[in-house]
Amino acid sequence: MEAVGAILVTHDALGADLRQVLFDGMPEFFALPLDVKRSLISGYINGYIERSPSSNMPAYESVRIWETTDGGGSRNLVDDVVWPHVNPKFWNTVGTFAKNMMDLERTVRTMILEGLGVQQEHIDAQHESIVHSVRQSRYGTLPEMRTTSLSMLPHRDNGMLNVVVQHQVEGLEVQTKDGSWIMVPPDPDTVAVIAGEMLTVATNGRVPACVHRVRTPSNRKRFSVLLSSKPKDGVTVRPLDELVDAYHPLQYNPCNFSEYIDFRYAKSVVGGDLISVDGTLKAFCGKVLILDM
Ligand SMILES: O=C(O)CCC(=O)C(=O)O
Ligand SMILES: [Fe+2]
Repeated sequence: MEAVGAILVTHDALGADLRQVLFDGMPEFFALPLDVKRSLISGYINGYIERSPSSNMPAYESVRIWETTDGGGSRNLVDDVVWPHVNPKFWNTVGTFAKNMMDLERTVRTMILEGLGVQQEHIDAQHESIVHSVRQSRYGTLPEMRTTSLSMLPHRDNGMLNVVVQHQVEGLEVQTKDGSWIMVPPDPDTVAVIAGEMLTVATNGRVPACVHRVRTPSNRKRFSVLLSSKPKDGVTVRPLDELVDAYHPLQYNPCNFSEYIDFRYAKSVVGGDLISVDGTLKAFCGKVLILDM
């Protein structure tokens, strides 16, 4: 985690049956008419990103679902109004997936912070300040992608952690310190855990936000599901006390997450989501270190 900001976790939280229902249901969701999917931008579900031919992710579409992580209150809305013929097993599966992955996310984040020497009460306080969401993505194929196979450009995630589940088709790659790329295999019992920029702030730079991208050399259609943890609206993230001392001077000023998101979006928007620019976080809340000469 401290080297590249990512780890591969072998875990049975997503059993074979759950995985099958989850990934069987996704093509059906993305096959819905565009106006239906667009309607998911408002209301209880937010965050449908449609395919945007002029962007640099022309074959990517995605939907973020919040309510599965706080009790599933709007599933009726989806079943009755938006997606009446859906296999009901699907939404239950998304709910179970969210719960299992939230537990896993919390365990991994706790282990990272404990490993760095953060006290339990500060870890508990961080849990209280976090929200989770599920993002389902579809990566289509286009003839021109045969040459690059790059379906999501290198970027850093903005939140705390992203738990990424791939299914059968490869794609996720993480960058090492020397700039080379490691392919994360889509093995059934594994999930990739990717650190985002708010974890970098909280750990005073000890955990770097992982630079990653999606590249599918086999040029097959690909689906993935992410469980994301982010600070709640209005929360200000600051380096944890235990991680600031004479050897580790303060690297970041307090960072209001919502203001940081506005800052990032204002700089660069691609297909409704931001491709992080190197240095964006430092520009927003990085501390200028004054060296004694
Ligand atoms: O689909 C994946 O494997 C990763 C997607 C990703 O990095 C993102 O949505 O931020
Ligand atoms: Fe990402």
